[in-house]
Amino acid sequence: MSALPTSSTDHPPHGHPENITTASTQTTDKPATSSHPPPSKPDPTLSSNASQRGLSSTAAARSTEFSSLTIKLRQALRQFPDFPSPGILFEDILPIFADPSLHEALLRALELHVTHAYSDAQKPDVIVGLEARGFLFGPSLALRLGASFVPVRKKGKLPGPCETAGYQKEYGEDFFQMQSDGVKPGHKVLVVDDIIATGGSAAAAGLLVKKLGGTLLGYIFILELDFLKGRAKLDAPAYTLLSS
Ligand SMILES: O=P(O)(O)OC[C@H]1O[C@H](OP(=O)(O)OP(=O)(O)O)[C@H](O)[C@@H]1O
Ligand SMILES: Nc1ncnc2[nH]cnc12
Repeated sequence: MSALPTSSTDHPPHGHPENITTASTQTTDKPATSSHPPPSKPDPTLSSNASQRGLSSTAAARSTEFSSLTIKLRQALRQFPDFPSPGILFEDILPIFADPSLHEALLRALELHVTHAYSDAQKPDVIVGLEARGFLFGPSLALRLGASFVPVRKKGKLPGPCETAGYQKEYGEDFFQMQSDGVKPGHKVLVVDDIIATGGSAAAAGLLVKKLGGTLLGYIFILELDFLKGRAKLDAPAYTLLSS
């Protein structure tokens, strides 16, 4: 995947993270599908000099629009020291959703990224969002992309047969679940969340998608805490909209 002017990076496939454990309420596990190569098209939203590199005026306009959206979004972020526990600098994305113009900017920027980075053949069938902050924009993004939205929820919230994965995150540990019929075998899936810190949450979500037989195209985050190197836990390409 070519990079946007942020911290988008691709990864070679990795094995399952050691701190992820899974359990199933079903009797059979589907084999995990391997991760997929990054989208092949160059990203016109990246660009120090889009027109000089021979990109079309449409691509240059997309690049300009994208840069302007991300600058605006970055300015809206807030930090809270020592929340939810001492030593944690909490990154608060909620101001984006408090302002309709920022909310629109977020969805437009994500839409620009996905529609450019994934060709029609690679287009996601399903957006999987992580509870709770992945629910703030996952469904709207799915609607814009003509994709389904499927939630990953904390354990005990979803009815019916579920797959379960335990994980550790920056400030605690938990269990995620997905309904067993939430993703159909072969469906192309993008996992979205507000932030990647240690990567435990995202890795557990990716594992669930693969247990259901989904093809994990990659991950999209608004923010990334680079110093925690969470993306090393992921076995599909990860893209971050705003640098931390
Ligand atoms: O990369 P990690 O170390 O796993 O941390 C990232 C996760 O932590 C936060 O969720 P949290 O579990 O606090 O839940 P919330 O969205 O329900 O507040 C955040 O929304 C991510 O999902
Ligand atoms: N530092 C942080 N700020 C906001 N959400 C988080 N989730 C995990 N770490 C976080």
